[in-house]
Amino acid sequence: MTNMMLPIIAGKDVKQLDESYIQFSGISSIDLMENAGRSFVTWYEKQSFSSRKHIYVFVGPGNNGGDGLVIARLLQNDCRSIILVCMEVLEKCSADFVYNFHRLPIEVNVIGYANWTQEIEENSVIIDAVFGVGINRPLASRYMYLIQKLNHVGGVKIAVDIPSGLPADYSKNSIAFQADYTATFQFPKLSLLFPEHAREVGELAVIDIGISEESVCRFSKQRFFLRGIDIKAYHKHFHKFSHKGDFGKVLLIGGTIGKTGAINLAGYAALRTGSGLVTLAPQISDPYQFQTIVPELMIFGGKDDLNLRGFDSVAIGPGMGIDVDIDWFVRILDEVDKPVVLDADGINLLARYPKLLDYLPKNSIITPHLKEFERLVGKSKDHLERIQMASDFAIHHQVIIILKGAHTLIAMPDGRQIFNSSGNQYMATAGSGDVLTGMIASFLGQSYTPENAAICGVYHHGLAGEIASQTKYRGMIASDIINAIPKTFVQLDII
Ligand SMILES: NC(=O)C1=CN([C@@H]2O[C@H](COP(=O)(O)OP(=O)(O)OC[C@H]3O[C@@H](n4cnc5c(N)ncnc54)[C@H](O)[C@@H]3O)[C@@H](O)[C@H]2O)[C@H](O)CC1
Ligand SMILES: [K+]
Repeated sequence: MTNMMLPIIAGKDVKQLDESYIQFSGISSIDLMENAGRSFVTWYEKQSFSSRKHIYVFVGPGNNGGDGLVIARLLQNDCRSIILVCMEVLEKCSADFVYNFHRLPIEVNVIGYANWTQEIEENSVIIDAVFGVGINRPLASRYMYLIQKLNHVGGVKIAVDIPSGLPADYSKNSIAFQADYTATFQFPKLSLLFPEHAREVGELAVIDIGISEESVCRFSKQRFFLRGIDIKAYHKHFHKFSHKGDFGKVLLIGGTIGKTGAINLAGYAALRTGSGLVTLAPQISDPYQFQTIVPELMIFGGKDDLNLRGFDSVAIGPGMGIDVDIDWFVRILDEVDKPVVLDADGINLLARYPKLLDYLPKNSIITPHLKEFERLVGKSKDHLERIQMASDFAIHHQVIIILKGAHTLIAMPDGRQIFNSSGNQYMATAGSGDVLTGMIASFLGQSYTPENAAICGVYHHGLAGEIASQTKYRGMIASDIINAIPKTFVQLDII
């Protein structure tokens, strides 16, 4: 199943990937570079800035620079002025660079870096093809100077494969090109997904350059990138004879005084994700004072004992508060005979009483944001260390960790790390996490495996955010995300 997701390959293995694909397909390395450049240009021509007249292409000595040469050649036409700045003399450049250098049309204005004194035109496009995944030592001062200069001029900035200066697999330790767009080849390099590189990466586009799935899949069994085309395979399909029971009974525990909105949002999201019956168990002394925004939600009165086994899935935490009776919490975990979803104060309680982890059913799903993660698992120096800690925790406790943020990480108990591609910055709004909890609980209740519930919940949640923000932009709120959930099923052709 996981083979269907795009693997994320380590930067150091890209050369081997190219070589193995070249051997497997019989394609030449020159043709592969041509494919990369052509795919970039196809993407470029669809962008709003593609009509800009002045294009500056900066090329380094390796194959990233070679890609830049192909791009300069293919972008050249009567309406554009292309200025190509070469960072090194030909003797220092790769063979494929040299080959493509000689193919440049005379209309491309080629300048050696030492002779480049012009100012960059306003409203131009700057294409960074200085270094790709082959960067292997600290930047020399001339490269530092160039990158600093480019970071301070205007124009649309595009990084080819990876912003120059960024290492492919770990956090930057020096200055790097600050792109508005990064067009990366075949699969996202790991470091493009790190929050500390947001300023350098800009908007990320993953561009297929034709390397076969078989070749790519041979190189990574651990890290994957989750996209819309993957999702259908993780879904269950319902038919006209399906009844309310098939869509599951969901119980959501949380919502203390002043924080009842959280549990309401989670419940509403579960209904919109397809749950048959959703019950809220608010943690207030008189649950009948509890107000719900949605008439389809049921409220547990609190007088009778909760029969936890009567539910197909249980989520604990949204708006719950942490002043709860620990014995009660232990009893809940103990009685539930299936994986639960734990969010917000459910996670904070685990962090405060780590012994509770012993009671957590295997394959439970824990959904921390960065702060909650830090409380539960510990501090990290950067995102690479953080994702490793998430995996270690998931393996050790046999749980699924969903580390929320841009490119949410799903750390599986078998060590796989899945990075999400859907979502945007407008989702950083109150209640967004409660919506995710409700969605995952809903899929679990519909008898999805915990793994599939996590995958579908995370992807649909991000997509719902994208859809809602098309009309709400910065003003998007969590309820807008919920209202967009049904459209995610339409868009992904899931019935
Ligand atoms: N499968 C693919 O994704 C394809 C990718 N392509 C492109 O190739 C680059 C990787 O090319 P490579 O030649 O291995 O590396 P670079 O171009 O990044 O740079 C290597 C070059 O630079 C020198 N160097 C490294 N670090 C420094 C430094 N700090 N200062 C100065 N010089 C440095 C090094 O010695 C080499 O000379 C990949 O990113 C894609 O853009 C292929 O075109 C198609 C297949
Ligand atoms: K680059």
